[in-house]
Amino acid sequence: MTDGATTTDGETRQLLPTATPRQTWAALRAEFARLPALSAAAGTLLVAAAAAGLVAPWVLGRLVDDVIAGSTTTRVLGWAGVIAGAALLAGLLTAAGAAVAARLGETVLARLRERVLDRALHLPSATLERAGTGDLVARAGDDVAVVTNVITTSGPAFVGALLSVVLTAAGLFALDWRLGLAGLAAAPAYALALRWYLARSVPYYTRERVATGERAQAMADALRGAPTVRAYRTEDAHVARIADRSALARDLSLEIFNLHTRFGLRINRSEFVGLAAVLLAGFLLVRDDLVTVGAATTAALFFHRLFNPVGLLLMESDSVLQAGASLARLVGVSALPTAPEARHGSSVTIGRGEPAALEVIVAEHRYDRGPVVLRDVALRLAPGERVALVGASGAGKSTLAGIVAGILTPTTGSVSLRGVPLADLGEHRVRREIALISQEVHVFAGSLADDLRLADPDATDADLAAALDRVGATAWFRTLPDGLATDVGEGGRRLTAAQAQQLALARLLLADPTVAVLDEATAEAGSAGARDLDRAAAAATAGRTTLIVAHRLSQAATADRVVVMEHGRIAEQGTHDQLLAAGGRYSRLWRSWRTPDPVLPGEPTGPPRPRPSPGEDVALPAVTA
Ligand SMILES: Nc1ncnc2c1ncn2[C@@H]1O[C@H](COP(=O)(O)OP(=O)(O)OP(=O)(O)O)[C@@H](O)[C@H]1O
Repeated sequence: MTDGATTTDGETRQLLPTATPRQTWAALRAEFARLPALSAAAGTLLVAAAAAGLVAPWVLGRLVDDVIAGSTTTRVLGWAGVIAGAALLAGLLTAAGAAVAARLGETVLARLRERVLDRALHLPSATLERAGTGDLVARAGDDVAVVTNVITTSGPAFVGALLSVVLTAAGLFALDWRLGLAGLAAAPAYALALRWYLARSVPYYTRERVATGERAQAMADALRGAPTVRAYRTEDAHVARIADRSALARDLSLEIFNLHTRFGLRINRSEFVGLAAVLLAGFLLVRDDLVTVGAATTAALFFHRLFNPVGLLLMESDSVLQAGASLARLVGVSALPTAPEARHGSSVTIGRGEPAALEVIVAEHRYDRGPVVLRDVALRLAPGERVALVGASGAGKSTLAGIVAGILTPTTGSVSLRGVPLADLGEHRVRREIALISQEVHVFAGSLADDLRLADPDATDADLAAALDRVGATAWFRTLPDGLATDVGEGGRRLTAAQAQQLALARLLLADPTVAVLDEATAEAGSAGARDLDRAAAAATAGRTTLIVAHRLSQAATADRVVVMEHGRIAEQGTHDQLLAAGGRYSRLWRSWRTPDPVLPGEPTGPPRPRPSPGEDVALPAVTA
């Protein structure tokens, strides 16, 4: 039950699962069953509203028969009163039914949304890594929006219309089965009209969504980059681009309007076919004395009553189908199992504060069905040892760091902490014991204190301040207007990349993991910021078994051991001094990084200066600013 998506390079990636129609229905039924009173109330009101709508045509038929039989004015007025009463009742029941159904739908959707979010946040890291966050964000955002839209706008009316059609068709057959069959003559015409419409509407809507998305993107681009737009005087070009995208979106909207009109004509044609068939059948049946004129009148009115609900069902069919598809994607995530817990984790103690050995053996690792990116890697980090990973961009450093952190599972191989495979520790314990600081640090919207307490909810304000001080954040954090209560992240104070990195290191201190994996590449090598961050990282990882992806070689020079990676393998390893003395890859990397002033780290002779090395086949690792 997984679906695939074709990436730009033509490769098919396994995304998150999508539920089958049967599973989707089962999940919906289970949700409705959890709200028995609301479900029963919505069902009863909607059925009663549809049934009340049948009263007027039926009474009109009786009226016709009574008039033919020479009825009194009082009787006719009595029937008129019944019609008025039934219409009022139908209106009230419809309004109440729609309100209760919308409430039911909203409640079910809210529960589903919560479960999707819960499952998404508890997904095993490997699944999340494989699926990518884009798919999850699309499901939690776009899919929820599509379903919400249908549930709050057309959903109750759609269900009401469906019930009306079923009850009216039953009423038609109850009058006389031949009248019922005559009404069914319209069905093929309706089916053809619907097929015609769906074949065209879905591609149109897809194109419209793309076009409106591009228009929004063009506007957002221009507004976000307003200073640059002005600096280069490209206002006209941007306005022209937005106008171009708007024109495309407008043309598509007009075409969709046109499509609806043409669909409406086809629906009218089907209505004509059905009504003509019912009238003809009624005429023949009355002529042969098989039904009364009143019954034939009721049949024609019943069929006429179908126009609106059938039209609504057909017109809304595409959005309901789309909502069904979105619902299946939501149910797919909500039905995912949570992260596997320890198999025999209880026998493993979490020795917080106690350095532990970590061993990784990767015979082979590849992403999905891609090429091998790691091969024959065997690495043991001794308790408390600080190991730096060095190598050219694409050598496999981040992949190995992800495997060590338990975010990625090696295709063939294993990772164990204190001799216990990570798989046996369980996701939750792995996360408590091994912390990863990746290249993209996320600052959550909220107060600085909340952001830090993600790592340790029980930390006091003094603990938080101490952690920030230890990673060298004192200078900026002490000047914040509201101190730890200052809002940061989206909508709050924006932190620089280096400050966000310090925040991540402070979180690491508070989380107090046994093993720290650092894959940060924030500051430009040689800058004062880089030295501050190196010091902060050293403080945060002191006493922990640490693997650090050394985007700046100053990080490697202070490590206990340096491991040089090349094309997915370990090319050489040793201490900084040993590797320099060996004169291999590391020493060439180091020389090219330090040239023209190869001063050893720690010496107060100025910051190391990175320098491109023409002719050298060892590229410096990429630095993300
Ligand atoms: N999520 C992914 N899906 C597919 N291939 C990937 C993925 N992440 C990395 N790779 C590939 O794996 C190989 C190793 O990449 P990795 O990021 O581990 O190298 P790196 O040494 O950390 O490079 P950098 O210093 O640029 O971050 C590269 O060929 C890369 O294209």
